[in-house]
Amino acid sequence: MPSMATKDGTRFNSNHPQFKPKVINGDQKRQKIEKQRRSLPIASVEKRLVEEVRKNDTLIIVGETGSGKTTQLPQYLYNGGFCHNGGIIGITQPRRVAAVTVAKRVAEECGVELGQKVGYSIRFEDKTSMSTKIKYMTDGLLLREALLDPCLSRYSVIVVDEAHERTVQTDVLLGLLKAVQKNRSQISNGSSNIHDHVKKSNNVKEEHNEVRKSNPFKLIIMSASLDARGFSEYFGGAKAVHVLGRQFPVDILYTAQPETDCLDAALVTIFQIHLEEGPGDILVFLSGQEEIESIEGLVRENLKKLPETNQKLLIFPLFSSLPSEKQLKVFTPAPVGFRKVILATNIAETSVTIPGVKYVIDPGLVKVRSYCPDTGIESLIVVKTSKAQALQRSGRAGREGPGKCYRLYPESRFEGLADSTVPEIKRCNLSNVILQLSALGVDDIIGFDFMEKPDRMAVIRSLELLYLLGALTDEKKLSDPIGHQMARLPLEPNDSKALILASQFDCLEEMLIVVSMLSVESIFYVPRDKLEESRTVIKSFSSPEGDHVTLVNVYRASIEYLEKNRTENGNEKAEKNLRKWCKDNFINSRSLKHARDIYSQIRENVERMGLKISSCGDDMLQLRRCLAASYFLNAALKQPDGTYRVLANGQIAEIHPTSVIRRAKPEAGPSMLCLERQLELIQMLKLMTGRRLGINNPGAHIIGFFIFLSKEQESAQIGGAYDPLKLYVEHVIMNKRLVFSLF
Ligand SMILES: Nc1ncnc2c1ncn2[C@@H]1O[C@H](COP(=O)(O)OP(=O)(O)OP(=O)(O)O)[C@@H](O)[C@H]1O
Repeated sequence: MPSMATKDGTRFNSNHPQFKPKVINGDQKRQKIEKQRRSLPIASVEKRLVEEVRKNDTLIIVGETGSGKTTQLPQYLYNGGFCHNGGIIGITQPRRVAAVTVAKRVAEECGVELGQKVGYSIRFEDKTSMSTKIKYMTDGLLLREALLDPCLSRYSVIVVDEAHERTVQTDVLLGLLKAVQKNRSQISNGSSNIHDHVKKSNNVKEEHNEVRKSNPFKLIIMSASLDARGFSEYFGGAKAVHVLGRQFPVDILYTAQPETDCLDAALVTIFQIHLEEGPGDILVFLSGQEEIESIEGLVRENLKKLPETNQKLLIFPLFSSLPSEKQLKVFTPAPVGFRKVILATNIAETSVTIPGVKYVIDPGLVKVRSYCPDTGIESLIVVKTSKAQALQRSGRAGREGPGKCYRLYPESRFEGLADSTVPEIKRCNLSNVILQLSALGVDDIIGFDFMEKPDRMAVIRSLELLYLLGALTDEKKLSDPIGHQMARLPLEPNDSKALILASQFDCLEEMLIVVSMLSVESIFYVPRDKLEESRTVIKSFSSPEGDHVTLVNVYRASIEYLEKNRTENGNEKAEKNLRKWCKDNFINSRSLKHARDIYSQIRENVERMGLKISSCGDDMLQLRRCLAASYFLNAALKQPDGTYRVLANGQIAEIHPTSVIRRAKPEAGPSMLCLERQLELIQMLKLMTGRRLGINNPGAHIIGFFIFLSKEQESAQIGGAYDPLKLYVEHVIMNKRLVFSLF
């Protein structure tokens, strides 16, 4: 908890008696929860809903935000006997934070320990046990489970919650669930042969098969803002039911005129609410970490200017790369007399209830993935939200009492918004999806029963990448072992390939570091007022071998520091000292901590797969070669005018200004043909470029990877008011395009 300063300057924290939250005993709490449950709109239709699920194998449920769908329906089904044969009720969420917090709430409502009857499972974190009957999970997690058990035989019911979000995982899952349902009903009728096949290939426990035989598979699609007709058509005319009514009203307020500066408008609104409105926490939707951190700073600055009595505002950031324990802090109530302001990305948009939130500020923007099949570049762009998203956001207020939502745009703009968001499958790189579907035995991706077909060119490009990475055979089947191994790793295909290669070339230890460091937002933190100083310090980690090796240096230095400190001072103090060390070295400690967590998680994965983990010490040649062999599509050729041309697509590229290679200004080195792996690389490039661009120069000097600068980024850079590496990460999702030298 942050500490607060009193007028006389004494510092005390929230443990001070004055700031203790009101304590209520267990019985009171249970009674309060029971009363609250009974008052939810969904409670009045409990019996009817259970009946509808009994009668229909697929059911679509649409109900207002906060009506009780996510927390109550699974409990109704449990009480209605849907787990009697040992089956589990699985509920998928598009986001981790929702899966975790809703599971906690439902465990509390059921009066059980989390992980027993009610649990959750998200990537790298499983809080379930043999006795779990109600299981919340991310949609991606259920997809992974389907790899091991294609009939999802443990489940008697699957609820796909927040289906309106149409994440790529949701769409794949919908297609898969449709097939699972068909197979399971054939099994119950004794007319499918998938049962034996699954049993043989996946060692599915006999008891699960029993469950599958005796339990029909129920599928429920749920949301507050669903195009029920579209879903019903996709599921062969499935029945849709509407749960009417909401618990508390939410007042929607619009601005009179469009806002030119949304950040400023959000800031003004935060203070307007804080100073003029009654008690209640504020939830602000922002587009990303950078925006959140910048507004966090501005709120702090402005708060200091207020009289002491008005300074009781606690700020909580909430974005996906924040460590889980920090994310969950948002859900603890503010001490009495204080107001919380939560600065969140759209991870707080659906399913979550943040206790205390009464006011929502919605600038109406969201950052989404966008993919260009021609260049193969996937980027993050900021776009207007859809009506469905605006509805979800306002739904975060009014969960414990009446609320208010401040939309920072005029009502006329709301009317013009698209009803729903373009499905992610239409605007993302599909390699991972294809890999997962191939692992499930779906070879004909174009013919797969998607609710909406992805762009044909995007499918072809992704197939091409997987083929070139050696994950697919000529018959478009997963290759053995590479393709199967890649499908088991919860990473982008290039990263998975880099790890697999690194295990063969004795540098997996370092590749684990590279992949983890690339998975987080900018590692370096360059304050505007300390530009020169930070550059000098950061330079001490730089390697002429490139940015990837530089990241290895940072990671190794931090671990060395931490371990030395741990021996001397114990774990807690060592972690604290490490944060100071990060600050002194202009390293973003949040990002580094996140990278360490990812490192441990991926390490566990590769260990389980039996990959050999060894270190190459200080000789990074093999590491660079393995990177080249996995990222060869990013290879570019230096042009006589000094620019670079990406061989795979002819795009003109530039080395990012923060790259160590840019500073080292490498010249083209000797031919690479003498090296075995690099010969392979040249062959691959020839295959690509010879075909597409007519380049066929065996003596080509190839420099590793490039960070692409778009025109806007270049001009922003001339303005000089940003950390280019950060900007790059924000704008180009493929944060793998750091540069390394092959020479
Ligand atoms: N963690 C929590 N703490 C306090 N109250 C909660 C919590 N989670 C849920 N609730 C209460 O239960 C109500 C129903 O929540 P639930 O998530 O089931 O609604 P929903 O219909 O699924 O909404 P949405 O469509 O927004 O996800 C909330 O409005 C809130 O009053």
